[in-house]
Amino acid sequence: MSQNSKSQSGLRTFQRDFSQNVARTASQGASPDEPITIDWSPSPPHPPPKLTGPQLRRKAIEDALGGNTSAVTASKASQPLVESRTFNKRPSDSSLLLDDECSAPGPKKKRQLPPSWTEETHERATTSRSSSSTMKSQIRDLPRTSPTAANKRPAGVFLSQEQSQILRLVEEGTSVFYTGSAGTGKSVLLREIIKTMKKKHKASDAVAITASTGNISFKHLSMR
Ligand SMILES: Nc1ncnc2c1ncn2[C@@H]1O[C@H](COP(=O)(O)OP(=O)(O)OP(=O)(O)O)[C@@H](O)[C@H]1O
Repeated sequence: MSQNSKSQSGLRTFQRDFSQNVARTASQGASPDEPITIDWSPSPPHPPPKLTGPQLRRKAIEDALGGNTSAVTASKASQPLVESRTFNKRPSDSSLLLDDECSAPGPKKKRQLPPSWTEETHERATTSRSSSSTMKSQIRDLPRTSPTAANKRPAGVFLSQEQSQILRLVEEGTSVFYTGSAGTGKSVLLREIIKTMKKKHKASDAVAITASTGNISFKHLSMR
């Protein structure tokens, strides 16, 4: 029964020893009855050191080339990584630029003109530019005229073939009756007839205008 006091499942108890901070496991010879101490590091492990840009690149190259580059790396470690800039058109790190690249920019590029451009073309372009600006200034200097009575006058009447034919008949002394649809120029023709008759017969009462009402005959025909 003394053996039954031990754990039948094989589990053992252990006790942490924070004072010594020494690990002694069962595999290292600890007897099953002795308390087992476990290594308990008081602080987390240190993180790997952070590498800078060039160091990272060097490490990547070394990893890519395998372990044979240690000697080369050791010999080249002191040199800057300027060789890599030949493969890098736009270096992000200004330290990778050569001195001549960092110096002042080269001569300014001259403007490229088309091969057909000659001195004569230049003269013509300059002249046309100046003449157009002169014309603009002349237009700007023109006096701003207000509409006068002459400007307000309606454009002259040019009788159509039918209207001219009727007017000729009236001038010859023929009695005429003309009609037509609305807006075909009956009133215009009548005014032209009155004007022509008044010119032909100078006397003030030589021409009489009659209408259904005096208002129409005076206001709308003879007075215009
Ligand atoms: N020979 C012409 N030259 C220029 N404009 C014309 C001429 N004949 C007619 N018109 C124009 O046509 C329009 C109609 O003319 P007008 O008033 O004489 O027609 P109408 O036959 O008398 O019309 P309504 O029967 O409705 O009185 C007017 O604006 C007039 O100026």
